[in-house]
Order: sequence, then structure tokens, then C-alpha cells
Amino acid sequence: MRTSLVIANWKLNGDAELLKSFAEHFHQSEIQQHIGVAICPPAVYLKTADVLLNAIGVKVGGQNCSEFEQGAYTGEISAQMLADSGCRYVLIGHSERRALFAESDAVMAGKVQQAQAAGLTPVLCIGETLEQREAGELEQVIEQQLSSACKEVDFENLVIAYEPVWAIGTGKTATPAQAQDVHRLIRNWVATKAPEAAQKIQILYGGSVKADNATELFSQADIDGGLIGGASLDTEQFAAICQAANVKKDS
Ligand SMILES: O=C[C@H](O)COP(=O)(O)O
Repeated sequence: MRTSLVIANWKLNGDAELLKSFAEHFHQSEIQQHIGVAICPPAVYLKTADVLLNAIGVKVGGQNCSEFEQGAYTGEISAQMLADSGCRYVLIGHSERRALFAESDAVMAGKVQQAQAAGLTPVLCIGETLEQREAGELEQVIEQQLSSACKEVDFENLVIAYEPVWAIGTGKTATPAQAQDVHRLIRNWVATKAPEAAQKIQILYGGSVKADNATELFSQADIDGGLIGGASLDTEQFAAICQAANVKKDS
């Protein structure tokens, strides 16, 4: 059985007070005893998150890591530094990194390898733009993003997040059927590389997930939870999304 995973991506938002509010809420609700729950705050709050959240079973993650292990790379944070700060996960290749910071497919493999070498679970983010979808390039884009990033990867220690770019922060969610189709495509692609891991790998959906659409999305056969942006800044709404993910899938 696959257990669900819900990850909060705070992006360039949040502060120590919001972390405290999360900690209080999850200390009470204990949903993290039934599904995986993680939070990716801005890097300067990771140690605070480590202290407040790891103790109650909510995992912590970075929003990005360097493709380099160490050296003269001003402003970068290595995967090992994230691990040292209490992280279990790191987001790799979020569409905002790709579009706004010119991260190409070419650097993804290095980041995934660095993350796994540091003992982190990379959360590889992939997804198509509206133009690509309308041009009939969906499958090609998804497979290209997967194959560029998954070189010498351990599929047993990988999470994939499907985030259609046109659904991120726009209020336009993919329909459950649209999302399920792509999640199945992703699982089938993983099966061609690692058949056993394909049934176990958690594939998350991201893009305007809210408390009121989470249940239908998470009930799809190949959707194993979510990567939540805007709605993760509201503790109660994020907790409701976590409750909606409390379903197990056959593996
Ligand atoms: O990492 C999260 C995704 O970018 C989704 O963001 P959103 O929930 O604000 O659409």
C-alpha cells in the first residue's frame, strides 16, 4: 500500500510565527501519524522548523539545492547542508526555478544525485505549460523532463510531483481525470526503468490544490498526495488538505 504525502511549499513566504502555528496545530491533530506531512519553508527558517516540527513527526524540506557539492558558488546551499539542517526532502526543478531562474533540464540530474547522496529524498517537479499541452506535446515534455533528471537515480528514494504550469497559483486546477492521466503516464514511465519501484513511488499533484478540491484529486488511483503552495500558508486549510489525503492506494 502507498501512504499519501502532502508537502507545503511556502515559496518566498512565511515566518517563524507561522511555523509555530503549524507546530501547534499538528501537535494536536496528529494526522502526520497516518500520512506523510512535510513543510518546505524558506531556507533561513529550516533550523526553526527542524526544532518545532521534526519532534512531532512533521518532516522538513528545502525548496532547492545546488547541483554542486561544495566550492565557490555564492548563494548556493548544498544538499548536505540541508540534511545537516534537519531536512528529509528537497524540491528539485520546481517550475518557478525553471522559468524564473533559468534552471534547465540539464542541471536536474546533478541536483537529484546530490540530494540522494546526502540522504535526502528529492521531490522532482515536472509539468507542461498550457502552450505545450495545447500543441499536443504533453507526453513528450513529461518524458523529457523525467529522463533528463533521472540519470543514475535510486527510484526507491524519489518522489515525483506533477505540477501543470498553467495550474500553479492561477486557481485553475487540472481536473482529477486530467491529473490522473498524467500520473499514470509517469508511473508507467518509471515502470520501464524500475518496475518494482513504480508501484511504490509517491506521485504528488500540485497546482491550486485547496481544501475543497483535494478529496477528489487524492481519490484518483495514481495521485498519492499533493505539493501545496498558496493554501499551505493557511494552517487550517493545509491541515484540511492533509486530512483529505488520508487514503491508502494499492501498490
Ligand atoms: O509548489 C507548489 C505549487 O507550485 C503549487 O502552488 P499553488 O498551490 O499555489 O498553485
